Amino acid sequence: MIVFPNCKINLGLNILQRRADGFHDLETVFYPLPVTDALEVLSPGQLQFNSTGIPVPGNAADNLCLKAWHLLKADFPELPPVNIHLHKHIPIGAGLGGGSADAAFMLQLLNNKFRLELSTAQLIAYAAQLGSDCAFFIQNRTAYATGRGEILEPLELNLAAYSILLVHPGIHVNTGWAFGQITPRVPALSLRDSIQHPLEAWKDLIHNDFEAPVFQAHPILKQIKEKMYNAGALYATMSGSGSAMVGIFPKNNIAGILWDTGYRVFEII
Ligand SMILES: C[C@](O)(CO)[C@H](O)COP(=O)(O)OP(=O)(O)OC[C@H]1O[C@@H](n2ccc(N)nc2=O)[C@H](O)[C@@H]1O
Ligand SMILES: Nc1ncnc2c1ncn2[C@@H]1O[C@H](COP(=O)(O)OP(=O)(O)OP(=O)(O)O)[C@@H](O)[C@H]1O
Repeated sequence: MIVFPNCKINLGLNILQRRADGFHDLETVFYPLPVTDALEVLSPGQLQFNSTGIPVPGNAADNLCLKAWHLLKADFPELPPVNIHLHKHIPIGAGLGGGSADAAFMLQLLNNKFRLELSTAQLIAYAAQLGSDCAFFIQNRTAYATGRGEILEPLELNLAAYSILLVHPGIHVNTGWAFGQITPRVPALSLRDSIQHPLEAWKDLIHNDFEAPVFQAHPILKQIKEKMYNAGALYATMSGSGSAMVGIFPKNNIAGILWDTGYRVFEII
């Protein structure tokens, strides 16, 4: 069985308060985009994991795909060992939630393949144990998120009338470090309200709290954002804790921007 975990972008990200458990309450809008990994699971087999494409940092044993299998195995002893192959295409440490998507798709794949009969709510609860971003990928539809990012309300927002540009300059931002740079604060205008304004107004209304510290550490990211606005973007932002930058342009109006050849650039037109 093969599935194609996709990435997400954050439209707005307000870090509201630090919690007793060390995490932060936040509000954000998750929007899914069709830049994908490929995840194949074969059985029967020995429990095995290998990956191709972009190298994943860390030990294979810590890969979120394996963690998803172990999480379900603890509650479903009959779950057989599987042979997992991940082809990594979504940039890593980019704020695109690629690892979280792999984990959530793995849970769903195992649920379907082995008929575990888990409900959506149960899958969301398992996903939230694997990462704050993971729960979103179970339903994988545009949502206003609160809590750690796992409390999701569906949001009617469709950007199909625009073209979206993703630029990843290859900088890996550690999410835990990024949260540590923030002084949390509740904004005067909730993202729940500001996201309802026309996209043309977002530039002045919708912010990502991670931009200030991450731009300070990596000034090139601010330049990418300015370059997007100079090229006609209606809205430009960093996604999550970075370093992927997002530009939303009038339909079919992305072409002609020149980027460093080392950057990875995705156009969703
Ligand atoms: C920045 C975002 O991508 C925005 O969508 C997410 O909040 C990050 O979600 P994620 O990568 O799934 O993060 P996790 O793997 O759960 O946590 C990584 C680290 O980020 C910090 N963290 C994460 C989420 C959160 N709401 N508060 C936090 O303080 C914690 O230090 C945690 O140890
Ligand atoms: N399948 C996986 N794909 C990518 N990273 C993984 C995976 N499994 C574990 N990881 C670990 O997670 C770290 C970052 O993952 P990910 O790509 O989801 O971060 P991100 O792009 O910053 O996303 P987020 O928005 O969730 O912070 C990597 O450094 C890696 O060590």
